[in-house]
Amino acid sequence: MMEALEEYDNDSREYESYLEARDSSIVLGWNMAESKGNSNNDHSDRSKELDASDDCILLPDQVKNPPYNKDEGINVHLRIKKSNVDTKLYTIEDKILICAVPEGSHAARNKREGSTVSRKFKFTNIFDQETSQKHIFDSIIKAKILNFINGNNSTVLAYGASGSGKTFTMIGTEEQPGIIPRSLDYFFRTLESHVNKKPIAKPLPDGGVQFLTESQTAQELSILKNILADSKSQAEQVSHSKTFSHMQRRLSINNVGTLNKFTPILAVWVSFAEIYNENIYDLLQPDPGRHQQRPRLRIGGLQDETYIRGLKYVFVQSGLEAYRLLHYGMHNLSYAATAVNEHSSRSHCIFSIRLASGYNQKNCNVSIFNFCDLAGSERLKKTLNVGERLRESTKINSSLSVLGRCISSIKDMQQGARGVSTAPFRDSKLTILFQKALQGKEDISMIVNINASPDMYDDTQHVLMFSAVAQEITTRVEPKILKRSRYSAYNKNLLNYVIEEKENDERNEEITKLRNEKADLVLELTKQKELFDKEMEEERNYVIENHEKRFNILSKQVTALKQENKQLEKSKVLLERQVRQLKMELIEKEQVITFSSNKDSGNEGGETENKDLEYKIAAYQLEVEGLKDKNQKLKEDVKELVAKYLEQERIYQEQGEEIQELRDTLSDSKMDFESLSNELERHKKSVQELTSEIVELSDKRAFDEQELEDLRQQNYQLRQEIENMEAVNEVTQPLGLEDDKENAPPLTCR
Ligand SMILES: Nc1ncnc2c1ncn2[C@@H]1O[C@H](COP(=O)(O)OP(=O)(O)OP(=O)(O)O)[C@@H](O)[C@H]1O
Repeated sequence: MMEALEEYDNDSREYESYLEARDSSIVLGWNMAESKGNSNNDHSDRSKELDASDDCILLPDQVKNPPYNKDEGINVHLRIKKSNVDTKLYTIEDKILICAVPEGSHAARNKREGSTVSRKFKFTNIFDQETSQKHIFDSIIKAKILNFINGNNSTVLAYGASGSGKTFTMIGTEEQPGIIPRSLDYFFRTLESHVNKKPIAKPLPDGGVQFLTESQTAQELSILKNILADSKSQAEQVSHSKTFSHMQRRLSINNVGTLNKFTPILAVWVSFAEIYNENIYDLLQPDPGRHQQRPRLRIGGLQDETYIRGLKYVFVQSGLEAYRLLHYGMHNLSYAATAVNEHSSRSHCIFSIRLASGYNQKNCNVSIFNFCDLAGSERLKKTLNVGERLRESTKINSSLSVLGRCISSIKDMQQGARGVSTAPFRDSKLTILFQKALQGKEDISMIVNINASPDMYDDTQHVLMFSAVAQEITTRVEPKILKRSRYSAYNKNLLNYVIEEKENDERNEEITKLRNEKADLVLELTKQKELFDKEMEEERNYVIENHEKRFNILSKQVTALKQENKQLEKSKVLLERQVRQLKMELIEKEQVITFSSNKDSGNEGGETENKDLEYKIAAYQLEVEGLKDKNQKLKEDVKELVAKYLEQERIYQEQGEEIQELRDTLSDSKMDFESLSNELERHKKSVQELTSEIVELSDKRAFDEQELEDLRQQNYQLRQEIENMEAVNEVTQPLGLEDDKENAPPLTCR
């Protein structure tokens, strides 16, 4: 909380502090070859190192020296979302999160009665609910920005369940900007006015740099101009400018790095890509308009680098321009409301800053900083998603599960687990793009966001388990090579005997290797299939059960309404009958009155009688008035009843429509299930194909073995024959039949 307050109180000290803020202890040089510490290095240490080098010159091969330690794990930071729910489930002890297991959660199902269970997770850092955006930026990102300026690549991933605060951490709000706007501000303030105002040098996907001609420069500038002009509305543009300059004023109190040397080339480019349903889109590409499909981009690869083919890199010369591009791209992002977040991002989005820096074409380096806001991992049951949302969730979960499997395989390989030789990077676009970083060859950090609310407990556990594996990966460790099987060792001995067997051995070795690989594959496929089957079955049952329940409730409501309507109909008929009767009575009474008054007028003499009649008439008139009132009231009652009846009719009709809608979603879900079953069928087929391939290989091997055996036999027989001949030779030698021809006495004839 202190941190947050600090941030707002700074407004009053805006300008005067800007120059003072430059922290002289953060001195950056271009020569990072000697830099050893990790990304969280103490700044004063770095300053000492750099002071020692007299001439700080940028050399592309030197700047590519990563700033992290050899055996350091991936940095996994935990951030707990701020919330009003007071939960005692989580306790923080330094860098360890202790989770109690609540009753009713998944985890509690297996615990013994009366026992208390807790789980512990270790992180690089834990940021509690009160942690400010500033603190997150200062602790995790600041040093990375400096390393980025020094030519090193960095990737920051935000991971977590839906609604756990990933986008808040990455982008934030106008009042509480997240790490991307803060990085833009910090980065441009560090580079000061030295950043190029014209796009002289443009990064290429392979890590090289293209020097632009005058016309290309003009073209690049017009791309930026067009995008900014295309921004949604003038008012919005003004609002972004205001927000950014407001943020800049507020942040100007904070320290920035000082460069002791600026190179003439300092060109900054940004890109913004989205992976939605396993398709890649360019968020800086103007909207193609309604009913038009956005162009899908493919992944390309050059040597060790993977990149998105055709992704726009847009030249920027200020933090504000980059910030406006960020908002432009966010407009094109795929959002939707789910049961757990009403503004949930349905895709992984990657905002990247590229810096081309150096002196000339030969001496120029490109560094990239990727900010990746991953789509929320979500349990399908909780989101109650159906149709399109369900399809999205399945894709999101599947790419996150590939990420999880890659991380787990890398960890296993690094720890020398048996039978793990590869990671399934190629199974999702996300993991292909970040393969190099995930293998620990580049700096990568993860900010894991969790929601401490008890009803998110199971999702949170899922996320924590994932991060626990990621935490174990060490950077810069090469994967182990698989040991040879015993079978191939046996073959190696045979090589000494028969020369022809060499080829067979190699083939056998190849077969064994293939067989092992196939066996692994089949095992993996079977495991995946079982998992997939189980999950699908569970989801299907849940969706169907849920819909059936809802269906039954609605049907009961409809039946009750129908009955009520029948009752109302009956009452209506009854009331109408009463009204009719009353009308009849009224007519009768009126007739009596008319008759009486006629009689009165014909009998003027009888005064007493008249008086009686007058009383009677008055009484009748009163009665008639009463009846009229009653009649009026009944009419109103009937009107009310009819209105009620019509209302019930309307509700009934609405219920009917809802039931129809539910039937439609049910059939949608069935279709989804069918398509998943088809996919499963395809998997089964590929397993069958693999099995028959294995059978074929085994047959071939049996055939080869037979051939080998024949050769051995032949060899044996040949040896036997040679030995026999040698034996014959030995027997014949003393007689001087062959070798002693020269010394033998001449043959004489008798
Ligand atoms: N630390 C925080 N302090 C205040 N509000 C927060 C915090 N973290 C998240 N929120 C708020 O919670 C809501 C959900 O957060 P956010 O959209 O960032 O989640 P998300 O993880 O990106 O979700 P999804 O994966 O569904 O897109 C937002 O309204 C956000 O402003």
